[in-house]
Amino acid sequence: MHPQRWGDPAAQTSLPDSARGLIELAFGEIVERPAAEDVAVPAARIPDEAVDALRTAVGGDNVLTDDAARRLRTRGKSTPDLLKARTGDLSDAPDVVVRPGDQAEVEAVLAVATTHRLAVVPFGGGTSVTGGLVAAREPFAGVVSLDLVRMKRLLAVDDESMTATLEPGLRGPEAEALLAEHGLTIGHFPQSFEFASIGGFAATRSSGQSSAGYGRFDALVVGLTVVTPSGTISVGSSPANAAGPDLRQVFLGSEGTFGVISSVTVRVRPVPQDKVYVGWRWPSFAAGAAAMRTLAQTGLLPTVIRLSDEAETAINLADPTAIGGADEAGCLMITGFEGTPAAVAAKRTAVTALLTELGGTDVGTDVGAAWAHGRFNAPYLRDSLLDVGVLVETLETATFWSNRERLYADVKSALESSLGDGALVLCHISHVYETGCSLYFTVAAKESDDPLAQWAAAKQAASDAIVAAGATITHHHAVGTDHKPWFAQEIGPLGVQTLRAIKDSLDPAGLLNPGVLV
Ligand SMILES: Cc1cc2nc3c(=O)[nH]c(=O)nc-3n(C[C@H](O)[C@H](O)[C@H](O)COP(=O)(O)OP(=O)(O)OC[C@H]3O[C@@H](n4cnc5c(N)ncnc54)[C@H](O)[C@@H]3O)c2cc1C
Repeated sequence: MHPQRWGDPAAQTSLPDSARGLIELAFGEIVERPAAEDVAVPAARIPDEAVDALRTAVGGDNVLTDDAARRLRTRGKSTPDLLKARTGDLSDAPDVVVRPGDQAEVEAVLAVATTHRLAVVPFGGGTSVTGGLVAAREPFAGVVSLDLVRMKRLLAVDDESMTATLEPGLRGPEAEALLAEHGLTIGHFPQSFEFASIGGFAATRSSGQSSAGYGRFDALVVGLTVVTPSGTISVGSSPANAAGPDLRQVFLGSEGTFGVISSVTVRVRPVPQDKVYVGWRWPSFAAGAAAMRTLAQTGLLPTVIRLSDEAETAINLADPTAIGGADEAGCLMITGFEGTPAAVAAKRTAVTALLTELGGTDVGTDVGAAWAHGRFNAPYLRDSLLDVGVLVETLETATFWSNRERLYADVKSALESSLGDGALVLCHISHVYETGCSLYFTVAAKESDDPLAQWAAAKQAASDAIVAAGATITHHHAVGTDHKPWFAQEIGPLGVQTLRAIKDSLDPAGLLNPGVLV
């Protein structure tokens, strides 16, 4: 991963000339904002004897203290993270990077952390967008980035029960490649799929682009092993049970604050033989959303379903009229069908009949294939836009269907008011349930002299609007440090007290991800 940008350094692109013209049209004269080349990593502050003990725990080669290693594990990949990295602010750098090779070594590292009072930040793919990798430094003797990158084994496959047990450091493509050798897939494809890890998916309760067909990641997890400072715990020994509260749910979404997830058992499916993606045009966002609700409530959800509002449709399609008449391009919906040829054909036929009856227009598989082809590319564009002084960031929420219109209007208006004239606020429905859906907003605005403060104000306004509308502060990006104040409002003082009590039991010295979640 590039230390100041998204993704593979070899895949970086500069902004095409055609896009520069559009940007000048939308935001005025282009101001180049190159990232700082020379970046100083603050001196490490950790006692030598603690580093020596970490070397004993995992081997000297797996304790990294060099600037490059520490820089690569500084924060995640939100726009504020990137803005800070671009200006050379590495004040949140960990003091040391430790790479355990198995569960026993994770246990040994936590024992050293307890003895030497070190804060420990579990590090998966480093793609957090909510400040989940920024630990409070005080009152600890040092900050350890616990990079799970060496824990990459497929531990077990049960092809009768259709489950697989994986180590946490496997990146999305690595896990899929190992499972594909058995003809299996998890079916979890978030936009960060190429870099995010199995442990990270579980720790953040991630949701992928095929969630309508395969389910959210937390819904796929049947078991977990978690190493905590108080001991190691395994949960999930049956497909379902009534044995008290479900402890899996305590660890899913715990964002490294209760323990380090050292293995994850997930439900798996056969690799789909057929994949078809189809575009649909709707006269309005409301009409498309109503159709999604009908599909969900009649049990006819495709594997992928997403709907852009009018503004996002116009921006994302080079020629919006390609999906409609010249006067009104409307809103683009993508539907995707994956499975056996027979299952794909049957579902597609039923969905086509229902969407046609509801007023949608099938605009064909080319639009759907174009979406599928570019589904992981947008984050690279964000860096190219930051290079020319355009602030781009996303946020997401979810609510019940009956509250969708209000939430959409309130968050859009909060963002527009905060960012001012000329800002673009785009939205799509990214995940759909029988009872409601998630809304995913993207903003683009000309950067002010202080883009960090500019975004902080917009994010505050949007988050306040989300809470005021009774929606959740996060549908899938998690809480981290960024969402903490609104999360506390969402679950109330007793909710916070309950989570604190669990943390005090599992991590009495508060070493794990201090400052994150609660
Ligand atoms: C461009 C982009 C697109 C994204 N798209 C999506 C999307 O479509 N859907 C979605 O859900 N999210 C998305 N995200 C957010 C992010 O990718 C997810 O939160 C992802 O699950 C994080 O995984 P990771 O391995 O990178 O975790 P990290 O960023 O390394 O860590 C995230 C949090 O989990 C903790 N953690 C990591 N591994 C473990 C472990 N083994 N045990 C305990 N705690 C652990 C960390 O300490 C941290 O608090 C996106 C992010 C970016 C930058």
